[in-house]
Amino acid sequence: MTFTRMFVRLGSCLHRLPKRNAQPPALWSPGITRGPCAASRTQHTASHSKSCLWQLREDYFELSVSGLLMRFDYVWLRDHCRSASCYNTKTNQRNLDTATVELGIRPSNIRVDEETLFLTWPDGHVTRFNLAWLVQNSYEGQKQRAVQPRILWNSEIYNEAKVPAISCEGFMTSDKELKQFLKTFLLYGIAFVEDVPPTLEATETVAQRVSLIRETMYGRVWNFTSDFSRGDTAYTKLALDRHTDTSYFQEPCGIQVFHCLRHEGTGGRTLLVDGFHGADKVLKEAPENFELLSRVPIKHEYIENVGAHHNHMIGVGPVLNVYPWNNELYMIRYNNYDRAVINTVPHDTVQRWYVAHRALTTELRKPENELWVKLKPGKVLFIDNWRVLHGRESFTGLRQLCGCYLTRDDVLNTARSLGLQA
Ligand SMILES: C[N+](C)(C)CCCC[C@H](N)C(=O)O
Ligand SMILES: O=C(O)CCC(=O)C(=O)O
Ligand SMILES: [Fe+2]
Repeated sequence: MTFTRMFVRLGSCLHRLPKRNAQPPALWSPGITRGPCAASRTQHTASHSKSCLWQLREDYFELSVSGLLMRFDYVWLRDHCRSASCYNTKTNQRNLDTATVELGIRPSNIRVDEETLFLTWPDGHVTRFNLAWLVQNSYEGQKQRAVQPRILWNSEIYNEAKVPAISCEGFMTSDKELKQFLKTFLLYGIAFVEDVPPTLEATETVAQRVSLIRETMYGRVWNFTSDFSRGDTAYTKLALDRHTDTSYFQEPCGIQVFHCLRHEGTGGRTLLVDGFHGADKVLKEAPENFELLSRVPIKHEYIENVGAHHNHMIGVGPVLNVYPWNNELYMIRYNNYDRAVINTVPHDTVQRWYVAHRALTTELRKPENELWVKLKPGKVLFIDNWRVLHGRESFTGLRQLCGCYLTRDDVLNTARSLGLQA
């Protein structure tokens, strides 16, 4: 059995390690059980019933815990040392100057006991890793889990979920209620707070319970009506098809808050569509369409010259934004009104992009995916603008909508500080 194929049975044995290219058999100190791999694989630790196996490869350390096979580069292991001199546990910051680590570094000794991996480096420095920490922080571990657990919905799924209503009083005073609200928001990408006083000030207070407000060229907390005061169709009585806002920002606004303070007239219902549900259907039906939408950069643009307002915003990015390590969708940028000239891709890709975009649009327009709500004074709606599309029905009469955008980082920050995964 050669060194590189051999799994070492978990134990508190100390091994002397070779220099790069050294002869493998000399590695093993006497007394190590070198049974067949199959036998080693069934080894269980005493403290948790996990089986743990490891071996030193030429360029990386291989560790298998409870069936998860992980690979750690030696320079990574040195760089992530959590000893007092390498890492400040008070501030959670790295002390170690990574530039001083030799890129071809290898440990001179390795030992694994039931819970810990011990590495001794050539200069004598000792690094300890808790095995559970390695599982949690390995690439392979990350690849397997979603950054953000979600429930993808169509109108039936959402309505049947019977999401509990959160009242303003509880939301403002109890962290438990705020946590429940955020949990719902993270799962579905929309959440409501009820019984809010129908004022701009109360809306601002409710928004600030969750996050910092993201000021934009529309203002901090806005209150708009169909008065053509800005160069955008939002400021009319026209119907607006489903879209995400601020697609023309390099970082589109993370969350949108709406509170209808007044409507004396007809129509004006709000449309909500789970963009991730639609994208997931595209992925399942034609992965090449999903892939194209996640790869082709598309420009969105906002040009305004109305009264004193002069703005020119440009945002470039794919319609579907995915994490490269697990292909998880984290942002959809979908606004056909604000989509700019496509001049970032060659003509043969353009045709395929339109096909893919049509497939997504068809999915997003299916009536069963539409959730229609009539916003009333007192009911504040939070929308995850990176996931859920909104639109509106045309309307008559005076309609006043107030709200704001929130900084996404701060919403997630609040959620994490309450113990939620975000
Ligand atoms: C919400 N508020 C009325 C302030 C702005 C509306 C922005 C509308 C723009 N077409 C977009 O989709 O980004
Ligand atoms: O008027 C509405 O209900 C929403 C308009 C809109 O899309 C927006 O303000 O972003
Ligand atoms: Fe909008």
